[in-house]
Amino acid sequence: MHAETLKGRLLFAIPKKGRLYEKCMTLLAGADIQFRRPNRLDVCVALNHPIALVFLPAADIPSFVGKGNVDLGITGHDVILEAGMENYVTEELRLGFGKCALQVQVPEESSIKTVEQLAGKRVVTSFENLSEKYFGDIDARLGFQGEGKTKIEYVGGSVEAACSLGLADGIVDLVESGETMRAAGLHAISTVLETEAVLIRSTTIKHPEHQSIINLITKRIAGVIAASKYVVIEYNVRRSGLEVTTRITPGRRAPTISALEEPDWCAVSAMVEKKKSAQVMDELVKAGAEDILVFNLDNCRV
Ligand SMILES: Nc1ncnc2c1ncn2[C@@H]1O[C@H](COP(=O)(O)OP(=O)(O)OP(=O)(O)O)[C@@H](O)[C@H]1O
Ligand SMILES: O=P(O)(O)OC[C@H]1O[C@H](OP(=O)(O)OP(=O)(O)O)[C@H](O)[C@@H]1O
Repeated sequence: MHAETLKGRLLFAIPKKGRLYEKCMTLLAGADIQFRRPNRLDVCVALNHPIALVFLPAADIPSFVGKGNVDLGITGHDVILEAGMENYVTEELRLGFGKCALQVQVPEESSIKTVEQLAGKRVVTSFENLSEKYFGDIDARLGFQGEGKTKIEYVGGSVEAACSLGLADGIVDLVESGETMRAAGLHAISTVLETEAVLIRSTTIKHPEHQSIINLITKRIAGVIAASKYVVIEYNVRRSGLEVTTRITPGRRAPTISALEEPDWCAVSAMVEKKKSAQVMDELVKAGAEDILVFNLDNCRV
């Protein structure tokens, strides 16, 4: 790709593979950022916006954005902290996926039950900096110095194998369902941090001319995220029951209430958090609502 082709375009970094990739593709489609990525190329231009997409390892995205080499990016909150880029990037939006926790883990049969007992021993991780800081604080609290300090060793992957290979007394790694951890015979003894995917931009504005497209993309992505979190509930209810049911479905601003041909009845429509929709339906039935319908949202601006 010629530098000339990228001139004037906002550069938007997307994880090139791994856990965040598929969800990012869905987000880009929802935000109507169209592109064709030629086989194996890591940079491609959007067809309908002055944007170029840059496909990078998730862990490299914080420093690319923080240093202003790309303007916008999607990556994990965890790797921003690991890269020490929290003061150089602004987290515009939490994206609601890529949720997991960075946890300290030890073999289930180990006599080590607390991080204080693990301190001073060998810890293997891909999150070297966060682990150094975490155990650095514990070492300092326990007065461990020099050779007595926790020994943190970096590995690029398959961290959970380190204990069974005899390389470590404990590990620091990401846990979502806990399946990987349990399969390796490990259990968590503490949480270093909770993380999820975030949309980030450079804190220092290098290209002021990109602000309006950054704002547009941020609003579009926020709309897609909100749409995935909400459903629309519609139902009919007697006017006498309206006060109770609108308390159950207050909507984001206010419910929409329409008259029906039957004078006693009205129709109500309101946005409801998806995870609460079954409970809301139960409560509506109890309050006398009928013909309750739930609709998924493709997209929205709220
Ligand atoms: N099990 C998980 N569940 C949810 N989110 C995760 C999980 N594992 C990682 N993540 C998030 O995704 C980010 C990228 O992790 P991932 O393991 O996909 O990276 P990768 O090393 O680039 O990909 P790969 O594992 O294919 O080499 C992490 O920094 C974290 O924010
Ligand atoms: O709690 P779980 O749901 O099992 O998820 C945790 C696993 O997911 C991540 O790795 P991933 O599978 O992305 O592969 P990687 O080891 O190649 O990074 C992470 O490093 C853990 O190993």
